[in-house]
Amino acid sequence: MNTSADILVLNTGSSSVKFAVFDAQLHERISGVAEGIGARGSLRIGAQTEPLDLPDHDQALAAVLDRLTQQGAGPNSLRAVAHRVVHGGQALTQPTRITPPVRAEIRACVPLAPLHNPHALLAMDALDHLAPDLPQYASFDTAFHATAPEVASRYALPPQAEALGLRRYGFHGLSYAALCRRLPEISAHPLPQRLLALHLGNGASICAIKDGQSVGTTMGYSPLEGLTMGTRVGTLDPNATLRLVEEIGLNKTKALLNNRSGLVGLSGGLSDMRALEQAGTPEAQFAIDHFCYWAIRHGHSLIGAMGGCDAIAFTGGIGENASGIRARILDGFAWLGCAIDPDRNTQNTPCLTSPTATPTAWIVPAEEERQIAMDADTLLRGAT
Ligand SMILES: Nc1ncnc2c1ncn2[C@@H]1O[C@H](COP(=O)(O)OP(=O)(O)O)[C@@H](O)[C@H]1O
Ligand SMILES: CC(=O)OP(=O)(O)O
Ligand SMILES: [Mg+2]
Repeated sequence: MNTSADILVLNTGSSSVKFAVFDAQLHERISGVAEGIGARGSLRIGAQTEPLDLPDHDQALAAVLDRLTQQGAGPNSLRAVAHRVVHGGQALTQPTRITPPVRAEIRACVPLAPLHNPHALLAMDALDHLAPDLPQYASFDTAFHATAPEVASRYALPPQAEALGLRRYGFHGLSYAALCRRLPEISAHPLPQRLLALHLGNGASICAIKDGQSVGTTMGYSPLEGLTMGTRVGTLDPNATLRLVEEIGLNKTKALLNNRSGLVGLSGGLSDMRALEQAGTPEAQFAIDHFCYWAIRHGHSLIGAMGGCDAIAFTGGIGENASGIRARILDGFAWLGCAIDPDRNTQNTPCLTSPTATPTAWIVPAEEERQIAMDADTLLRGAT
């Protein structure tokens, strides 16, 4: 009989599989990431990184499970596996055990999150095959935004389009939920009433969080809308999309907007912020300018939705590490009184301003995996 208390969390992204194993007390035992899927990638587990050919998600997941098995955390020695699912649609707004109807709903949302949901389903199938009795759970990126007001969630479309599910769902909700949990611990103060949270990674979004709840966010029907991203276009006039479909067809338009736009499109091939900062070409500089400019513009729109701003928080790979990008974005909010402390910023200290400034600014490490483990643990406790 399997008596393990470990929960494996899989955060299957567009080009990476992040993973972590938590014990019964939810201490993180193992963590790592397989990244660069689709090319010559790498697999990091703990402090060790190995270069590895990762042609697709199937092989990336197989490599992850193989290394976990070597460390005594393979599929047959777990209490449960819990997945990040980016799109849960209107039906899936709470963490849940994965049953056949839940899986069907996640599958129905594939067209809405084509870079994410298919890979999460693939991981569920693989785990089912390897360990059929292992309970599987899902937490949804869309769930945090389910409380946003109707005026923020609806597009100005007639009812028949709304009936197709064309709504603003919003994403990165697991990251925002974790941020709401962590910021009071980091700042030693209650969660600010009006918080502008910026999740800046390969995918990027901003969320207006009022009294701990999402009241608006930049991503919409799919994770394509809003900010300029690593490979995604962000907000685009729908007539421009229609023109592209006429010119190059549906499939090429999808690939163009999801995989070949944003930073990679503007810079002539670089989606990674570190690489862009090092490139020093005018195209790379323009891509960075575009990223910061639109973060500032969208951020102000969300401050409008909250009626002001008490604090700004950065999370995600860029938000946590790229001090130059943070400085440029915060400069756009200087007129509000947000005075960045340059030394604190370059040292990546949690508080980026004086702690008594208004608004304050913070770095909060993204804890999507822990959030997912906590959700699964709560469901497991309820089940026993
Ligand atoms: N030290 C750094 N300076 C600048 N950018 C960084 C740094 N570390 C990570 N990044 C950037 O963070 C982004 C990846 O963020 P991450 O949150 O891991 O993405 P995702 O989860 O969407 O794959 C990349 O653009 C990467 O270059
Ligand atoms: C929803 C989304 O864009 O996720 P990621 O940033 O992991 O690509
Ligand atoms: Mg991410």
